Amino acid sequence: MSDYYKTIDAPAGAYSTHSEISRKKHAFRRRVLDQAFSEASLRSAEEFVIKNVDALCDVLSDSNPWSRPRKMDDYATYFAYDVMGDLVFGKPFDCMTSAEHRYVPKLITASSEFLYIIANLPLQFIVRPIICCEPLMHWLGGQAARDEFHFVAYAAACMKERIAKEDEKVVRKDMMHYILNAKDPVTSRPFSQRELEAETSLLIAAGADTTSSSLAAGFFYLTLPSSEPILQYLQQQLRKEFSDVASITWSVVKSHTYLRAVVDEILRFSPAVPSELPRTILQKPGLEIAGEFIPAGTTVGCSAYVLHHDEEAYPEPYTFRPERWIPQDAETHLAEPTSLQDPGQITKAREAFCAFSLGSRGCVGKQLAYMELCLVLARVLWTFDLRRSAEQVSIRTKAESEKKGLDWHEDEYQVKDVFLTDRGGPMVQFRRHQV
Ligand code: HEM
Repeated sequence: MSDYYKTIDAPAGAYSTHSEISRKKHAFRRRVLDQAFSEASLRSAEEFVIKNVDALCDVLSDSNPWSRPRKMDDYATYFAYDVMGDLVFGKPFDCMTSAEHRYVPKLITASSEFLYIIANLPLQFIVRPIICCEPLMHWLGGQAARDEFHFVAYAAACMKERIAKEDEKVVRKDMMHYILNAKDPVTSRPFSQRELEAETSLLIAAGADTTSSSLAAGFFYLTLPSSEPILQYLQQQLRKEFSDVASITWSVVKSHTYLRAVVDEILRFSPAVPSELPRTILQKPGLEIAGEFIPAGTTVGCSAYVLHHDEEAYPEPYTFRPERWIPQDAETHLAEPTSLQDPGQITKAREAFCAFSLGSRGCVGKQLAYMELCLVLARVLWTFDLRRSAEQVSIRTKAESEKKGLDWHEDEYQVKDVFLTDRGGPMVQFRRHQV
């Protein structure tokens, strides 16, 4: 882990699992989170994910046959944020139906952008003490710094409220239950107040922003004109396999070959954490990477976005093609089975896939993310017909991209890399499917 991580939680005043650089301390934190994301916890999380998917379906529909255009980056954000409220704090945020907490996801994006820039500045040891100083940063850092401190304060308030509930002996073991009851194996002390706050900020941001970015990208790719056969095929399969929406559960959809291929293709094309994850080489005198000797002390990293668009692993990388994840011998009933992959190509694709990163620092919420994405897509696509609205919004236009010298791919969901992503749209209309 590079010193970059020391900076990203500096305003919270303590490291979280994500920013803890010490291997030993991270291993302890990670064991605590692993409990919160165990198979049993995931099973009990499903009812809350489904409750929120149902709420999403309710807000997407309209009295008219076709709904008003829905701005899907917003709805995806409300959904993912509400799930995190239920799972982390045992408290519904109700963003889908009420505006009260809707400002918070915006603070997360602003804070992420602010810290992404700050943490990449040289002379971090000078920068870090400055960004911890709230009054100074209010004046020096402008709105972005104020948003960061606002978010830290919000997370602290959620945590305070949750601690009070722990005293009331709540029955359900939400994620905070494991964190509040953990004790450091060396010092036997529980998490400090600051550590609890840093962990809270992490869980809200890491859990909500990533899933919602992937979901919004999913609605973009599935409503591309060129994706019509993909959408049709997936909807036909889902409607054939499930006689009602209630029977669409995680235990069934988790092994749905085509749905999983669609989700993996969304995560490949538009990874929710697109940037390089900086790592400092500790091994002395250094390491050979891709045939080049890199000395110890150097910070290296490779962006998931770049790997996911490597033509060798993913031919035609700017084409949305779920079939690239399905082996030729799979039992699917695709119209064009020839577009399925040979096993060698699939191995290459899987090896290069790193949307959740890899190893001991890889995403602890990966299974939860797959559960959320599969259940939302399956239930929404089963319930509704959908189409792109004529009017679209996006974070940037073709002209703006060209002006900045950025590559432009017509069928790509536009995001801005802020370590997480900033994004806009797509605008989609929904109509309840009539049997
Ligand atoms: C599509 C959804 C998701 C994607 C693409 C994703 C991606 C990632 C990536 C790339 C990392 C490594 C970051 C780094 O090394 O700097 C990470 C870490 C992490 N993610 Fe996720 N994530 C997703 C969903 C979730 C969810 C739903 C949660 C639940 C709260 C979550 C919690 C975490 C945590 C706590 C870490 C830090 C783990 C550690 O350092 O040990 N993520 N995620």
